[in-house]
Amino acid sequence: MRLAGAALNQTPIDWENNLRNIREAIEQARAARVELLCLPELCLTGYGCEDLFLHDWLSETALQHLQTVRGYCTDPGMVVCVGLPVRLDGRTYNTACVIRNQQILGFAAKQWLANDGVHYEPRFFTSWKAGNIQDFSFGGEEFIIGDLTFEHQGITFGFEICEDAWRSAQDRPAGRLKARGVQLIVNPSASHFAMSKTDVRYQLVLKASRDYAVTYLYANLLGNEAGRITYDGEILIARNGELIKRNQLLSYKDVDLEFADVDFAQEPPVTEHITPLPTPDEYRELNQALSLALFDYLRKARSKGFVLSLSGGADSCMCAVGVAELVRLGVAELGVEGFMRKAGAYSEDEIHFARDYRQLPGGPLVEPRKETDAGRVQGASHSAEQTTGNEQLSLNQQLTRRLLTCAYQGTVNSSDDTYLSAKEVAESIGAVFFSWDIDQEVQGYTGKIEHALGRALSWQTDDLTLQNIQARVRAPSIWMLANVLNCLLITTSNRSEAAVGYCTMDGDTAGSISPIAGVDKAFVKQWLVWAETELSYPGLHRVNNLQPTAELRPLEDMQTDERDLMPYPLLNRIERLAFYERLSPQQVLARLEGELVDADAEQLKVYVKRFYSLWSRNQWKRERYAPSFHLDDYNLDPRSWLRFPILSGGFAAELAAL
Ligand SMILES: Nc1ncnc2c1ncn2[C@@H]1O[C@H](COP(=O)(O)OP(=O)(O)OC[C@H]2O[C@@H]([n+]3cccc(C(=O)O)c3)[C@H](O)[C@@H]2O)[C@@H](O)[C@H]1O
Ligand SMILES: Nc1ncnc2c1ncn2[C@@H]1O[C@H](COP(=O)(O)OP(=O)(O)OP(=O)(O)O)[C@@H](O)[C@H]1O
Ligand SMILES: NC(=O)CC[C@H](N)C(=O)O
Repeated sequence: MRLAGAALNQTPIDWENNLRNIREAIEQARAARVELLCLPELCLTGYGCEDLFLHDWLSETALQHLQTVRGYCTDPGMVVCVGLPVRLDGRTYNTACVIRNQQILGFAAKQWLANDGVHYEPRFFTSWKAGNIQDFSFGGEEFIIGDLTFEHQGITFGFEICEDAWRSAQDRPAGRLKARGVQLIVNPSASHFAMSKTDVRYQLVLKASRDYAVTYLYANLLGNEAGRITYDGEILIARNGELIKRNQLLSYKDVDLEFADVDFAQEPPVTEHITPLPTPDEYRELNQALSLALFDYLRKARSKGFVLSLSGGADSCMCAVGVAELVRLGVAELGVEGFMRKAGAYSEDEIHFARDYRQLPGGPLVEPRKETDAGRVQGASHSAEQTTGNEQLSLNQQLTRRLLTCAYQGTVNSSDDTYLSAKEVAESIGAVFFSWDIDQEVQGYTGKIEHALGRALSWQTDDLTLQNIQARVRAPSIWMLANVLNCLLITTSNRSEAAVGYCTMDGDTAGSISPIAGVDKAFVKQWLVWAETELSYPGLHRVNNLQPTAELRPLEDMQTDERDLMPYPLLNRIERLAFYERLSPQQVLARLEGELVDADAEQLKVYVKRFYSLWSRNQWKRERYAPSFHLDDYNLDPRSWLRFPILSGGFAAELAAL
């Protein structure tokens, strides 16, 4: 039997898009003579409809659209499994509908709901009780829903819907399905991307196929579906412990269909040893997920591009490279025209220029503006503009130039190093680069407050105030640029900063999308070193030799993040122990003492106390970050992975006891 899975890039309640992708997958499957096609979990509505799943009209509309999908399934030789919610008696069930030759054979319902990390399914859905089957009617027809098995061309199959497969052997449906004679388990999934997670999923599918001696067909959603979570579009087909098919992850396509043949007449031996996947390359995985997430966000928000306050430091440079990679990977997979059309951010004229460019290599897509200033003007009251001025921009650089506008916003505390780093990164990727200074605005606000208070502000008495005003003064102009260009403003916070609130609210946190807020600072720095050589961005050379610094205090103060806080690897370790492993402050300290035998015990205690008090004090800031992407196996976003009280005792007793 020819089995296929299709990863689909869906959007909540975008019926037109979702139906188009479902139809495309079915047509591709038909053309490939597929006999059983698995589409991802809840692909008809989108997985991320949130509380809409509690609305009667949503599942009614989904059932109406299912009639359209039924119309696509005209082939008696092909079964199609499509995911949608079904609401009965005020309860919503997460189902996979099985269709053959326009006939609905039944709705298999999910038995175990995902309720960890980024998943909150029990809020929306009711789990289906194993063994139960029920009738229901819709549109004058009778259907069956529940713990069903199906038969196609003599092969019996049943379902595990995503989380069903992540439960223990006693709980998950697989064992009961096997006892009912099932030869094939189909798993439609909405399994969020996290670095290295493919390995976990691979093991899960391969082991299930071995332990239950079945064929296992798995299909995941694809892309940044609803803003925060990205799906990698993984398709896996395995039999008796052997992998038959695995696809390239994180495609830019709307539909990624993979198929393979399984001869059910033969019964190959069950393989005890599961061949491991090569260790996933997390730098590359992150690159693909970040850039696809940005691409989908851009087009689904119907925006024209991104604006970025580019400091030349690690975080903002990583965000800039993320946009350049969005172009590089998108063009590589979709072709120039396909990429430009799908992005939705380019005009017809630009698409025409791009076509000509391919015939006339070296011709500029966008007329480069003249360079107006040879360098940054320290302390100058006027704004100075820098552009690349390079007429030999590659096509990808020119496409990036249309999507990304950056500005360096210097003060007297900024260094030439960061200015040059920002300029070199922007130029190397082709982004538009402006530079102006903000001292006048800083002085304007400071003067007003000094006048109102009747005293001068000084670094001795007003350190944080004088730091924060600089970060805040950068916000209005960069927002203005985002407004005028109809672009999304990227804010560059990383997870380590978010843990301790090392950011100025309404200053460097200003923005509408926060792509790297789920990634820790140590990883950001390592990733940039990798990207300089592996992705060939020589423009990153300077930033890779800089110490992370906010540059908010006078230069002679030699401010660095790690002097203000603590070494980043230690900060990340404390954060992970405290909020991933969920240890108490006492346990965290004990673990650190065990791991870092040469460290000064008193200093470790100071760092642990600092971490917890900054953590507690700054929950309100984490509540206010712009929407961020989930990329690592956990994040600190209170709207996705981690909830914590805004006001709390701040671990006072626990820290005092250390
Ligand atoms: N529980 C609570 N709920 C609501 N609001 C609360 C609050 N606790 C304090 N606040 C408010 O928070 C205000 C303080 O917050 P905020 O003004 O943001 O600033 P704050 O946290 O005092 O200081 C910002 C820190 O971030 C660092 N920083 C800033 C900018 C960039 C970078 C960089 O790495 O580039 C680093 C800077 O060095 C400093 O250590 C207080 O004035 C108070 O109004
Ligand atoms: N001189 C500057 N010009 C433009 N934007 C700036 C400047 N200084 C800070 N910013 C903005 O504030 C953000 C926060 O600064 P932060 O120091 O945390 O990050 P970074 O400078 O990118 O990296 P690093 O911490 O490694 O120096 C920057 O990413 C940038 O968006
Ligand atoms: N949609 C789901 O049921 C997802 C749950 C599963 N634990 C995963 O992360 O892949």
